Amino acid sequence: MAETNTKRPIFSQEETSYELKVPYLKKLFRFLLPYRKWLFLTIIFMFIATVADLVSPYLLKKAVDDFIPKKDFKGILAIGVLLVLTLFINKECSKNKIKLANRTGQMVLFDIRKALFDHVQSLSFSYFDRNSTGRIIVRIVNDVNTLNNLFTNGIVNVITDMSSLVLATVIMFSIHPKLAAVTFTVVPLFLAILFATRNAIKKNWRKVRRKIANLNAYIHENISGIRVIQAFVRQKVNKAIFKDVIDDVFVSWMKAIKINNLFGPFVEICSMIGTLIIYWYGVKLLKINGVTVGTLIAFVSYLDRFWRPVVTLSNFYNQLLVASSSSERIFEVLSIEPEIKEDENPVDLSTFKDTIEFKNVWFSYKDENYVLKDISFKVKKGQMIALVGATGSGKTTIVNLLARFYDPQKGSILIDGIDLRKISFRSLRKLIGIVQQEPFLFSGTILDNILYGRPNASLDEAVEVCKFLGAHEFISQLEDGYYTQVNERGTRLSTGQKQLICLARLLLQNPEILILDEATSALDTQSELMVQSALNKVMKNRTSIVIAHRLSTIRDADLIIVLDKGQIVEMGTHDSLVSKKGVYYELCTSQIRFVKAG
Ligand SMILES: Nc1ncnc2c1ncn2[C@@H]1O[C@H](COP(=O)(O)OP(=O)(O)OP(=O)(O)O)[C@@H](O)[C@H]1O
Repeated sequence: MAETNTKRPIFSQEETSYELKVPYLKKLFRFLLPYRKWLFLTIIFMFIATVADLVSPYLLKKAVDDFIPKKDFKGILAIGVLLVLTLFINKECSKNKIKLANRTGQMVLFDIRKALFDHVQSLSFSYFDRNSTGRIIVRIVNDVNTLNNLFTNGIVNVITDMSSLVLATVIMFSIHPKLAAVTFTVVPLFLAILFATRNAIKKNWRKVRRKIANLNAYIHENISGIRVIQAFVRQKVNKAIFKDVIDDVFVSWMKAIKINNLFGPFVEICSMIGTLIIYWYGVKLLKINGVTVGTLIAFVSYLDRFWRPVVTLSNFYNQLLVASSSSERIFEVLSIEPEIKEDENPVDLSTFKDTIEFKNVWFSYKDENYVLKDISFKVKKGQMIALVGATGSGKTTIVNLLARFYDPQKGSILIDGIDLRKISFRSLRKLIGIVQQEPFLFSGTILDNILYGRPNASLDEAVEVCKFLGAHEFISQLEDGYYTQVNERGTRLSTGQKQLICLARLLLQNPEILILDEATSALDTQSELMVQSALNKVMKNRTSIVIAHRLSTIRDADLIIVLDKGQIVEMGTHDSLVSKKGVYYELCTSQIRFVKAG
């Protein structure tokens, strides 16, 4: 958790482990399998580039030891040509290696992101109840992005560096084992310091990532809650908090960089000591034990090719740590099974013929805290049923169960005698249409939104539906009519207008059963009248289950179900319930009192 700050509100933070988790990395690398041919080709290019790079010091040695003393110009020229050729091969192969590695890396990221998105789309509502939008977006965008470095250059570079390091060592030992052994006496010192500093480096980068996670969470919260923030005039306070949060990132970043940057010079010092040893010991051995000036020059070059990769190799460990924690979170999502599953042999229900029945239904969102207790009722085809009750009494939960967003723990819900769990998702979604309290429009044109459930329908059909609902007039008055762009929240339109577009979308799909979840409660009186009149048209000749905040709209319902703390306490028509003078009567009178007082 982040350090507590008295000024700072608590905002969602993620605990992340930064241990190297090999099983997750293994799973991650499995995404590389489809691209093994490309990877293989990349490694071939890399290998040729490395060998070409390692040949040049040897050529120099040959020139210095053999051709220059003998003034063999032909030999010198041949070496020159070979040097140019190795340089050319090295550059060309490196270029292709980078191109292929980037392509492979991007394809892998594409696959991971696609797998995540597809999986998240298939998850049940309970997953979205437990996880905030921000958290889910971070999985699909940020966690996958952090793998970018590893897949586009990390893996290939590490193979390049390892082979350069190993080959340089082998060549040095094969040219002059004694000189090589003395040169590498500095390696144990390097390893000792590497292990001593590794934990400090790791700890500091872990801190940076935690601070960045906090920053992401705070930005997300501020953008999602912008309306509340502005309503409470919190901008100034939030700006100050934000400054603290970015300060934290800045300070922790600078500290981590400072420690990290010590590593480079330290490797240089080791490399320099190695070079000094070559000169000191090599000059001593000059002309004896086969050490020549050319050998010394080649040794210095090979030593450089040994130390250069060391820095990138140590960074690779950091990359692996980050990838390991990201992959842990990615696979955690991928391993979640959707709670609502389609039956293996689902029944296709093409039409709704007779009844919807709730039979002794018990439901809890979590553990044994039942929010619906022993709910039983029947809805006949063509009827309008209303659910009423105090806030939290379980009205929305009932319609969520009917739409099969959740499954009940006990009891069953039947449509024409068939258990909801047996009905295919496709036919159920076709049969039932839902109008939510908060209308939701996708980015695109108004027409795209209307055709959302039936993309093959024509503009004429959309216009006909809109005319029927009374939405055509305002749509055609917009700058681009049906082709007007709306964004995700449809901010260019009023809530009532958005609700009408959602109704048009629903009507085009022509569901037989309608669920209206307080569809007019977010509207002002004028818009409410407009939407209510459209709703009445949509409800005609359909079976509907209505949750209404204004009881006057459900007076004509065939059955009113009154809920209290998850139980049905009364059931009947408006008149019968009013004459009973029970809970419903109380609700009606309190609303009348409220309206009069208003
Ligand atoms: N996703 C959820 N996870 C956990 N508990 C939930 C969830 N949704 C609702 N609840 C709880 O279930 C109970 C019933 O909620 P529900 O939304 O069905 O009531 P409601 O009658 O529709 O209320 P309102 O009129 O305020 O919309 C409440 O106690 C609520 O806190």
